[in-house]
Parts: sequence; structure tokens; C-alpha cells
Amino acid sequence: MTQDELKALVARAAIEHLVPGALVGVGTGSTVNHFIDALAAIKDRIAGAVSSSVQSSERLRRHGIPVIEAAELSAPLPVYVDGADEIDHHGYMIKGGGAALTREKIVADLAERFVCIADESKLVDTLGRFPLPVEVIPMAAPQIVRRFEKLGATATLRPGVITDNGQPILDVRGLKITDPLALETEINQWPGVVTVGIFARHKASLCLLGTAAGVRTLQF
Ligand SMILES: O=C[C@H](O)[C@H](O)[C@H](O)COP(=O)(O)O
Repeated sequence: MTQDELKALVARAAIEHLVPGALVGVGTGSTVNHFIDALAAIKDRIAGAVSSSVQSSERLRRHGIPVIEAAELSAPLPVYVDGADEIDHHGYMIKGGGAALTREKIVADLAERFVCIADESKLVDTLGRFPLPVEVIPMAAPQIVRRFEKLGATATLRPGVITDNGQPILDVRGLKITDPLALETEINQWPGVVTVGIFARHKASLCLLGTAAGVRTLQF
């Protein structure tokens, strides 16, 4: 199976984890695009979607799936479904390869369960091979770059990319992520950081991993 077929496989499998009649939180990316397409087939069985990006909202609406603003929610979402750039054996993730990390973390924070859908190439022993995305306030970018240098890493602005929130993204290479929770907490405290793409406080509850042998379910 191709990587894209594995993504489609886990996207379809995620439908089984939704709560009938409820809203569903929807992430962003190529794997989630397959999930949105699968959602279209059962749209009468959900109340609608809370989206994490302009891109996902547009795709949801094209399928006739109602999109509800996160700010309008008065109760938690039972489930949030999203992809990842990397996921480890604890359910900790790196996200933001598609620059949607801030809204993804906001919607994930509204949900009781995070169902990660990914092909098997995303499973790693230690996070950090994928460059860590960090959304930043532009005037703070140089000092944030220097802070990463002190940690032995290199941070560069992602060329030509501005997020849905109007901010740039730094991609950080060479970072040792031995303790994702501690590193997420530390980077969150740096002035000018909007969102760091470590999802440790908002880790996956479950991962549906696409493998050549079928869907492998990891519980965390
Ligand atoms: O900003 C983008 C998101 O964090 C995506 O969920 C992540 O990049 C994975 O995307 P894909 O499913 O395209 O590999």
C-alpha cells in the first residue's frame, strides 16, 4: 500500500471512534483530508465539526458538513481527530508541519479524547527528527532563535509561510527532545512564543497507525 492509501485506511477507521450525534473536532493535513472525506459519508450521524484551520473548514463545507466555531462551544468535544508529524510510544507528538499547530492545540484542548491518525512512518522512539514547528510573534523571532541556539539547535523561519493567525513559523532542527513535557513547558514560557509544536500536554489518547498489515491501534 502507498503512504496515501495507509492515510486513507486510518482515516476511515477513525469514523468508528466518533460519538453518534455529537460534534467532532477536526485537525488539519493530508491524513485529515481523508478523514473529512470519510466523514462526508456519515455526516447525518454527527452534529457538525469544529475545525482547526481555514483549509479544513473549506473542505468540510464543500462536503456540506456544518462547521461550528470553537468559541461557540459550551461543552467539551468528545473526540478530536488529527494527524501528526511524529508520534512516540507515549502518545507525545510533534505537529505543525502544515502550520496549523496553534488552532490544532486550541481545538485539542476542548476535547476529551485525541485520536491520532497516521501512517506507520510517523511512529518514532524519540521525537525530534522532524523539525519542530514553533509559531512566533515576529518581533521576538531573533531572541527565540538565540534561545534555541543555547539548546544546541538551529531555528529558521519557514519561507513564505504565514499561519491562519497571521504569524510566522520557526522550524527547529537538532533539538534533543528527551523530555517532551518539560521542553513544551519551557518553550511555552519564552516571550513571543505563540505555540510550540510539541503536543505532550495534549497528547494522543489513541493512535490508529496505518501499516502494511492493516490498522494498528496504540492506546496511551
Ligand atoms: O500543521 C499541520 C498538522 O499538525 C498536521 O496534522 C501534521 O503536519 C500531519 O500532517 P499530514 O497528515 O499531512 O502528514
